[in-house]
Amino acid sequence: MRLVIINANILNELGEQELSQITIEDGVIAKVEKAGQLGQENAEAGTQVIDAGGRLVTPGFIDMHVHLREPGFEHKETIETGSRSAAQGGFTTIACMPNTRPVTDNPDTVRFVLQKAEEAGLVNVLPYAAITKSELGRELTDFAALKDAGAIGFTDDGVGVQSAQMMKDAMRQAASLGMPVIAHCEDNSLVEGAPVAEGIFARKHGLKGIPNESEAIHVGRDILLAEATGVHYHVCHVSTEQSIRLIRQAKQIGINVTAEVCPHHLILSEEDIPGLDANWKMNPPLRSRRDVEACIAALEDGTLDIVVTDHAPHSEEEKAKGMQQAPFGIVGFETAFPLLYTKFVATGRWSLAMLVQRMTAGPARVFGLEAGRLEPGTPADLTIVDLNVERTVDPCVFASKGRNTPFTGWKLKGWPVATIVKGKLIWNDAIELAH
Ligand SMILES: NC(=O)N[C@@H](CC(=O)O)C(=O)O
Ligand SMILES: [Zn+2]
Ligand SMILES: [Zn+2]
Repeated sequence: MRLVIINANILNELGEQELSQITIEDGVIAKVEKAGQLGQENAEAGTQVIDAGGRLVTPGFIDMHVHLREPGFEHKETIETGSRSAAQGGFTTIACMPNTRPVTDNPDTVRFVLQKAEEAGLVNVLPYAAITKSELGRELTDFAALKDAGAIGFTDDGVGVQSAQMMKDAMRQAASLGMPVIAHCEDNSLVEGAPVAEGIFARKHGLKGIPNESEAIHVGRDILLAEATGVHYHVCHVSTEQSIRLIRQAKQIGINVTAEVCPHHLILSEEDIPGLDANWKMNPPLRSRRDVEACIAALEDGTLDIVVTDHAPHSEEEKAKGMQQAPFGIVGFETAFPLLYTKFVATGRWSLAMLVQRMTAGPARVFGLEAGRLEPGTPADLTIVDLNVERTVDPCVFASKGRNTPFTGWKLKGWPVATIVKGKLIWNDAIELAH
């Protein structure tokens, strides 16, 4: 089976757009050639042709931090609806967190997630497994068995591992298996029921505030433990200037640490929260403008390696409980690229190549995935993006079951229009199919 994408603008080594033609055979990239006209050899019967119409074609986006909610919270999202939402956001590979019910702390649940993802037949789904049983922080899971079942790393995302000894044991074990530890960094003793960050908004509304140190204390502790154990330590959703300072220093002295940041922590500060609307409540919380600037600079200089969405769907009833009671989390797949393109690339602060790198080759390198590059011999996971079309964010058209976003009504440019996984067009919004 051959698929040819013509009139594809791809980013060359210089980061410039170059009109190209991509030939895919049996789900694998076979050729990437300059010029966009359909060659004679491809005109033969049996070749499917997609005319990208001069739109940008990138390696499929990779999101290494998402919540698919199945098993256990299917009213929030399922592996199928989450995969569809990912595809609609241009993502072709996603790594899902284990804070399901049951928690993905046993090989059967890892296999269940993989099975459901295969049945959905959409994006590549990579499951993480929990560090501790039920994410309670008391007893380590069976790392070797979880790895054998297909888990790609260990994390208790949703909560921080409170005990340093537990974290050190986890890192030792993960290191011996060549697996990464992915950490949600949060010291509970400093948080205690606060729904938003310390700052102007919390004071104005008489709410308890989450201090920056609650994150950075774990980052600092874990960097020392990573140094001692030699594990690959990856920091989840970094949101503070202090964490960044620690990660930057750790990288300088050669400790094996990597880190991610979410679009909302690059764009919104606590001062932007319009009122007591829980669609602005997420963990980590929106911090100060100073923290936002530190996150942007750190993604630019490589201290923060990659962008992830932390796609965290919740039902409308749950989010209607108000700022104090509602669960933390916002959806992210379907707005991630347009948000970052509009805010940072269209404004001239970042190159398009930088943004694409942080969402493709970057995550592939950090997690050792065979993805993220438009090279012959690699799986044909591709995203077609229309950089010119402008649309208003409308949660009603999300493929996700979650509608919980603070970006409703934002006018954004740079929308993904088609997603290809292993040579199969799994989502298409705008491309005319020729034969
Ligand atoms: N980020 C969030 O605000 N919520 C996540 C948990 C998490 O990522 O820590 C969730 O599972 O809802
Ligand atoms: Zn988390
Ligand atoms: Zn998360």
